[in-house]
Amino acid sequence: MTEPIRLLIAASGTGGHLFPALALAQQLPDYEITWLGVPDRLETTLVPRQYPLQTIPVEGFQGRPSLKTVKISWNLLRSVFTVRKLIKSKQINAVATTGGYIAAPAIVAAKLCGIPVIFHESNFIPGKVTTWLGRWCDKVAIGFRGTAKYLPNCATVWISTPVREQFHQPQPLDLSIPAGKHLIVVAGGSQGAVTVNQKVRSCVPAWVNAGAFIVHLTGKNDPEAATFSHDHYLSLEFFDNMAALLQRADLAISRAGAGTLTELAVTQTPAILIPYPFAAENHQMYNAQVFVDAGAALMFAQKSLTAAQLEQAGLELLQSPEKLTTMAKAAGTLADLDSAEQLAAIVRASVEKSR
Ligand SMILES: CC(=O)N[C@H]1[C@@H](OP(=O)(O)OP(=O)(O)OC[C@H]2O[C@@H](n3ccc(=O)[nH]c3=O)[C@H](O)[C@@H]2O)O[C@H](CO)[C@@H](O)[C@@H]1O
Repeated sequence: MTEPIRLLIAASGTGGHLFPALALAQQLPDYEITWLGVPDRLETTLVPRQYPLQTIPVEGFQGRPSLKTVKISWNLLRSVFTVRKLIKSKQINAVATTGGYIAAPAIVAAKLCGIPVIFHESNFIPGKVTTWLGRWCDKVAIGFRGTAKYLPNCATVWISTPVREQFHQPQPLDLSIPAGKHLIVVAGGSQGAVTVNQKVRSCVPAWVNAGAFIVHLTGKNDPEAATFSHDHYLSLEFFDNMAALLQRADLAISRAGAGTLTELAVTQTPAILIPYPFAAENHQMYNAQVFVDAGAALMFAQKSLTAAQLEQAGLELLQSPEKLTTMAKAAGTLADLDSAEQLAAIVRASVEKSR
């Protein structure tokens, strides 16, 4: 019997990092996958049981150098050796990562062990780890076509960003939204966006008066979410079947995380984007700009956006079906539905080459 190929997937923290990695894993059913994550992050609930989860205590550098920086550096260094031991003991053949700080020890350990590493960078402006360590990876697959110019020494290839399998088929939406009514979906990324939520709640009466239904994904950290209710308005902390929701939506009000943006492109959903202003290197603004340049979205900066402006922008779009159709078509040009298959093919090719 031939030995199975063993892949270590290093993906941690947010839906934006985990869902593309899960989509990759789904494309490799014949591989034996081990997941590398962090003890207290989303992977502990999102990564299904069939992938054993190994955790290491890494975290990112924040703010000015301090005593904490020393502790973080020490943990990172120790993690390299922990991951190296894991690779050896589990006889891992390759590492795939979707970036973030978990990627650093995974890449270094893989190089020390002489096995291939495949990186997927979903943001337009690559993260620090991609910029520093991408050149050590066998391939850096990118989510936005324009990202290659920021990674001149890396073997980049554009594949868009993998989305969950449900996005490949029309999905029934298990919420009572009447046919023929406009649906606005509000999404603040995998954690929700309290500031966006507050503005949206003030717009709800006007949008509902204009005939729309609203599904508002608030995240778990919004203390006011439970206190607001309105006809034709449904508020949920988190919704699993994002594919069904976005396939049905006529308009999204959203942060500009790479994961959600790709899903908006795949489902051809026009959007009003409000980038998270504190994202590293302001990367959500750059992600959003690609959608604005393509004519797929409007963008507003959170700092200057008033609830009245947001209300008006929503109303204008609801009342311009041709504009919504043009934006939807433009969104469709920005993603590739085969992204997960392409990433899996890259992993398979790198493993083959290394044997
Ligand atoms: C605050 C922050 O820095 N966020 C970053 C984080 O993404 P973050 O996870 O915040 O946001 P993304 O938009 O990338 O991904 C969110 C994911 O969660 C899913 N979802 C969300 C709500 C819900 O109710 N149900 C559900 O399934 C979405 O469908 C999507 O797949 O990593 C992304 C990829 O590196 C970056 O682009 C984002 O900037």
